[in-house]
Amino acid sequence: MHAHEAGALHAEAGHRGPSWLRPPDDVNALYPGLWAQGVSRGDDGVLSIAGLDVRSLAAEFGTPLYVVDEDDLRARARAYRDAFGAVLGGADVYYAGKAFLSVAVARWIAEEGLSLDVCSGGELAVALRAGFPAERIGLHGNNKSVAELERALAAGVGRIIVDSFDEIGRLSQLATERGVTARVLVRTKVGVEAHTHEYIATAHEDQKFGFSIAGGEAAEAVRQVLAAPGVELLGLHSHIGSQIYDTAGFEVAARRVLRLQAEIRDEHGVELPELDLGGGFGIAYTSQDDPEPPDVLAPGMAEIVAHECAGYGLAVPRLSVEPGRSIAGPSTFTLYEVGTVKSVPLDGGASRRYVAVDGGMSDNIRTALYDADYSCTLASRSSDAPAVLSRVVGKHCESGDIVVKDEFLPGDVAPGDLIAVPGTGAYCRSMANTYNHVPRSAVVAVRDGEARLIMRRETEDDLLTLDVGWPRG
Ligand SMILES: Cc1ncc(COP(=O)(O)O)c(C=O)c1O
Ligand SMILES: N[C@@H](CCCC[NH3+])C(=O)O
Repeated sequence: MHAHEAGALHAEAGHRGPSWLRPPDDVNALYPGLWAQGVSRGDDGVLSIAGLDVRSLAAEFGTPLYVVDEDDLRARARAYRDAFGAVLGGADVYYAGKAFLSVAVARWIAEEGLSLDVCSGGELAVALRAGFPAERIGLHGNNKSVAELERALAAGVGRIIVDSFDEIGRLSQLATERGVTARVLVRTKVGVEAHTHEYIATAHEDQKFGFSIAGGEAAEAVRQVLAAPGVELLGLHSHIGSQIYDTAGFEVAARRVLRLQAEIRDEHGVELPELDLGGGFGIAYTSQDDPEPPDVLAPGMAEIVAHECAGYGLAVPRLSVEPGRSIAGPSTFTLYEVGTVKSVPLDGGASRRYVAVDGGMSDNIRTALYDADYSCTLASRSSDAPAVLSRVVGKHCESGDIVVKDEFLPGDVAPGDLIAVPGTGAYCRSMANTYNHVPRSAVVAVRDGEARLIMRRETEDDLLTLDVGWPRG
């Protein structure tokens, strides 16, 4: 595990890494905040999940393999539902399916009593295939197609979060043609610089999502929705970004959105009944991360909302939030097999150990895309060998194909060993790709000593089916 200590000097001669990275006391120990509840290392040194040995999982399902602890994911979903359900007379939790959605996951989320946020026709199709109650689905997207809007209206989704003037007109027309009323939220842009990677921040002015509050577009969108036939305005929406630890951003967002809510009341004489403050709650990827649990987040957000509403003399709207990563992320680890190990000489006599595994940026693009940090452990055995600073890389034809930038692994890690990377339940399978024609990995759900395949491994035949060849003559 990582043992990052601010200010501590890198202790091992001959290896290079950030100065705060020092060898752990026990390279086999599992840092508890990073792993799903059912994961442990047995007396034989082997990692197991809900009673199943990772070697048997690898033998049965192959690697790379996403291994979901079903009880863990369900427990996180329930924790959000209960914590938010207990504030402001009952706030709603929409699981953000973009983090990871499959028919099985949609069923778990429905069974645990949450609602669902989808952001494309494809995600909506998975939800409907799972039999997810349409009235508990919210549809997002900055460029929803006519087909997507039609499908949402036909299914009777509970809310559509409108994101552009074009969409307001389009939706109004489609709903009117069908003789239905679309219930909408207006996605606002609150002008917050959230403390996260630029590519996953969504509330600063210069990005594509939402209507600016400061620029007056949000107020204009509300005017248009209130005036348009076939649409009913439920409330305002704000999502400031993803992987955020600092609750200050949510506070600023709530203040700005509720100020707009008060202005809407003053201008139109309506008090909007709902308010969605989005998702974005951060999770731990390394031992340095210290996220807030939902039973701290929920009362904190409720207090801000109640305080602002009191200040404006507004009735408290029904609050909703949209966590994705913080429900799915920690429930899953990815299991890889080591294929090659290389020691690469660096300047000044130092070296870096490259441990190459059988996946990479096709199953987890977050390191390459956001410079994300991950950690990992040797999973198929424990080891007494001294810890060596290592870089876990994939098999793709790209030098940025890094899975874990810096981690201490036992010095005897060798081909055939299994490595597990925790925190890969969100934005890994859902962002998987087939670069280099590497088929996408399977997802297996483990519960009570039983493993069930919930998404099968893609095959080369699957990939070749899409290739229609070169028709002659
Ligand atoms: C509108 C919206 N809601 C919810 C989420 C989920 O975010 P997270 O997975 O960080 O909780 C996202 C993704 O960033 C989003 O764009
Ligand atoms: N895909 C991003 C977060 C989601 C952004 C969606 N608005 C990540 O992996 O962190």
